[in-house]
Amino acid sequence: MGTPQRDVTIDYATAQKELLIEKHCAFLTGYGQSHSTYQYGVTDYLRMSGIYWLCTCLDLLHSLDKIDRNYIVDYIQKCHDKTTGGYAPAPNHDSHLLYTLSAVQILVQLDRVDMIDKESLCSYIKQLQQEDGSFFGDQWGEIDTRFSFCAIACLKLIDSLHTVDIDRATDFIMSCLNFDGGFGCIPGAESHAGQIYCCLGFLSLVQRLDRIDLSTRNMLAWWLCERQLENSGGLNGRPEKLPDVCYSWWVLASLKILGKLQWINSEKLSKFILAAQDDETGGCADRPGNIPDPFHTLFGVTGLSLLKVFDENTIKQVNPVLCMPEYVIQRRGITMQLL
Ligand SMILES: CN(C(=O)[C@H](Cc1cnc[nH]1)NC(=O)OCc1ccccc1)[C@@H](Cc1ccccc1)C(=O)N[C@@H](Cc1ccc(O)cc1)C(=O)NO
Ligand SMILES: [Zn+2]
Repeated sequence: MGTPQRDVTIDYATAQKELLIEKHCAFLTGYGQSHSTYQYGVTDYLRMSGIYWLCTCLDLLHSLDKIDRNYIVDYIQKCHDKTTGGYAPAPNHDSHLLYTLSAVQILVQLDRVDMIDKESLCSYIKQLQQEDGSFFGDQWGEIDTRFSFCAIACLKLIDSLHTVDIDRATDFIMSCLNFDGGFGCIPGAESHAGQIYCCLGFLSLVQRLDRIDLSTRNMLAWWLCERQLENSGGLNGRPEKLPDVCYSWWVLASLKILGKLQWINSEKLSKFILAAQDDETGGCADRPGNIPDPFHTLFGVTGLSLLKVFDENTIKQVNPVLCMPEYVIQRRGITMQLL
């Protein structure tokens, strides 16, 4: 008997089965307006990411016309830290790689790459790289494979990969591959679906997925498929964790990069995602019955996009590595490696 699986029981007879597109669009466009509400204030520290989740999700649902592009571009400019060249999550906050990537993702999606000061952005990212090839998230010095992914994704979006030492950066990522079948945030850390996504996404963008040998690829894919739970059909991020809609993205996108998406039971997973929708307010929660938020709404929609359970006129195709609409990646002529 393996480790006990914790799961949620869902009454699929009464669960939501339709994709509530109009309600999700209202939820997302409305979320930004409620400046006064408490949750708007506490999420100041990740507001730039919130705008990226909102824009990407609306675009995938054919509703990008519902946002005020000039307001967003103006907000991004206010978050640009001219002294570092990076972007902060909100005005007067410190710049950080996480929000710099979100800002660049939004500007590329809105086709406003002209707003990006490439030279200062490249120098910001370059000075965050360490001797061992890893990247700091900001000047305070936290190291994590998340930041390697953010750095390379930013540079790829502005066609400036040559800015950093790719060989050392790749060696660091490979040093985070561990023996329980996955990647950790730093050498020796335990596996986590989000970390696996960052490492596979990194290798895909630098076109070095062949650094992972065949048996390791199968071990990774097997570990990822083990994330699907028997009863709910949902995916968790680590063994013994509850299923969570956002892992539909981190796990599925990783399997798509490995060319093993078909190993997941997509019918059971799509039912789990649709059941997590809130049919009153719109939006998706992390699991059925919980409060929806823009983060889980995006990753529910991107999960459904990868599963191809709806046609492209309903949900646009999403790029599994950069988590942006595929048409935006094509427009920029960005290429990456998929197995
Ligand atoms: C900071 N963050 C997270 O840590 C979420 C929290 C969570 C959501 N559901 C379960 N836990 N976790 C998360 O994004 O995990 C995916 C991941 C982990 C490690 C590496 C890469 C991806 C979420 C925000 C959030 C906080 C709390 C509740 C919902 C959303 C987040 O900003 N994720 C970032 C990626 C990230 C992930 C982890 C971080 O410590 C920081 C950033 C993102 O997707 N940007 O586009
Ligand atoms: Zn989640």
